[in-house]
Parts: sequence; structure tokens; C-alpha cells
Amino acid sequence: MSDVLLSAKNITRRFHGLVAIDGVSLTLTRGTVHAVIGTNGAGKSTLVSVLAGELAPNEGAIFLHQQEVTSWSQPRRARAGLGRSYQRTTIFPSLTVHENCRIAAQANRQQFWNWSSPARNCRYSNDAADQAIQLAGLESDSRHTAGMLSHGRKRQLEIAMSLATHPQVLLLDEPLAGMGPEETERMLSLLASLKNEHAILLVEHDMDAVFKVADEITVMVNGRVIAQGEPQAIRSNPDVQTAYLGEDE
Ligand SMILES: Nc1ncnc2c1ncn2[C@@H]1O[C@H](COP(=O)(O)OP(=O)(O)OP(=O)(O)O)[C@@H](O)[C@H]1O
Repeated sequence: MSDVLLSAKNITRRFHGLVAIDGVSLTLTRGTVHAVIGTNGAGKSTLVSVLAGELAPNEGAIFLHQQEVTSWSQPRRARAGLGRSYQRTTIFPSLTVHENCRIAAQANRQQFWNWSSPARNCRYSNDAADQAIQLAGLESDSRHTAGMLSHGRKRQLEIAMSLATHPQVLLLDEPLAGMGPEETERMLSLLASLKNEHAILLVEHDMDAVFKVADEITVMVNGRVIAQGEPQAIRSNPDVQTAYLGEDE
């Protein structure tokens, strides 16, 4: 039985006169990487922001674990298991890898503040950080200052920070941007290892990487979905070849 964790139905988002996304529907299932590809300005990041709760859709509905969350704020969706990473790195550069993850775990957890106990001693957040660092393969960098990491490791740290909030759905906006071949391979292995327990949405421009890791692909052009399906079907779809893949080939 498929384990759909998130579904979006007929999402439209306008910016004044511009229709950035136009009637987009998709589902994210545990155990799969669902890639969203498309030309610049196709609406991919807008779609991620709408799913994450940072932008409200003008039309359509979003369901997380079968519950409608369209009106929920981003923090509320995050607490319900929706994690996201951004196109640009959003780490605290002067803190260590572990501190970054601990703060992410703390920020996502609502509880009364205990003034007599420093936040760094919070067992829950420390355990969540340890676990996330291990999942993201960053153990050897745990005590290193985040700002000193390589670009690839910073992107891994972003994913670790998201994992520290115990998400079941991961929305990843161009996690491979600016990476060299080795870093890309490491990130792809990380995504493959995470997908068993998560539903992953991957916005990505690197087509080789997408076709290596994706189980399902949605292709967007000018805010609309022009094709959706398994990688093999997408690769041979004439509309996709004309509108998008043809650009590179
Ligand atoms: N806050 C905003 N205000 C006005 N227009 C916006 C805003 N955000 C995005 N847009 C417009 O919406 C359209 C879709 O943008 P979006 O960033 O979602 O595309 P994208 O597919 O992620 O592009 P890229 O691959 O270049 O990152 C673009 O025309 C963009 O200029």
C-alpha cells in the first residue's frame, strides 16, 4: 500500500498579475524521491514555499498525513513533520555543526522555558542533534565551526538541521547547487539513504543527478505541470524533450 504523506491539489499562486504556479497537483510518498524540474522561473521554488507554508496559495489544498493543512502556518506544519531546506545556505556560521542542529531541534519544539537549566543541556535537543548528525553523515564535523565547512558539507548540515526536527517529509530546494562531482555523489547517497523513512521532494537543475535518484518526476513550465511520472517515461516524453530536456541535449 502506498504511504502518501503529503498531497497538493490544484495549487495556484499568483503574484499580482503573474501566475507563478497554475493548478499544480502532486503527491509525496514515503520511500520515494519526487523530483520537480523545470526551466528558470517555472515556479518550483514558489511551489516549495507554498507546500512548506511560507506562502499561501490563492487556490487549492494541501494535505499532510491526510489532514488538510492549507491554512496552517509554516511552524505548525514543521511541528507536524514537514521539513525544508533552502536554495541558499541558512546556517549559523559561527556556531558548531552540533549547535546548529541543537538549535533547530529546540526551535521546533514548544515547551516552557526552564530558566535554571541552560538550553545547551537540553537532553531532547542534544539527542535529536546527535541523531541528525549521524543520519546526515557529519559525525566527523560535529564539533567544527559551521562557517568553516566546505560548501557541500554546509548543504549536508542544512539537511541535518532539518532532520533534527524529526520530519517525515523533506522539501529540498536545489541541495546540489554549487557542488562538485564528489560532493554531489555524497549528497545523492544521503538522499537515497534517507528516502526509506521519508518522503522527499527534490527541486534540482542537475539532470544527471535527478535521473539517478528520482523515483518520480514532475516537469513544470511557466507554472504548469506538463508531465508527471517515472523517470523513464519523462525522458521519452516528447513535450518534455521539446520544452525542457532539449535545452541541454
Ligand atoms: N515574491 C515574488 N514576487 C513576485 N514574483 C515572484 C515572487 N517569487 C517568485 N516570483 C516569480 O514567480 C515565477 C516563478 O518563480 P520561482 O522562483 O518559483 O521559479 P523557479 O522555477 O524556482 O526558478 P529557478 O529555477 O530560477 O529558481 C517567476 O516569474 C518569478 O519571477
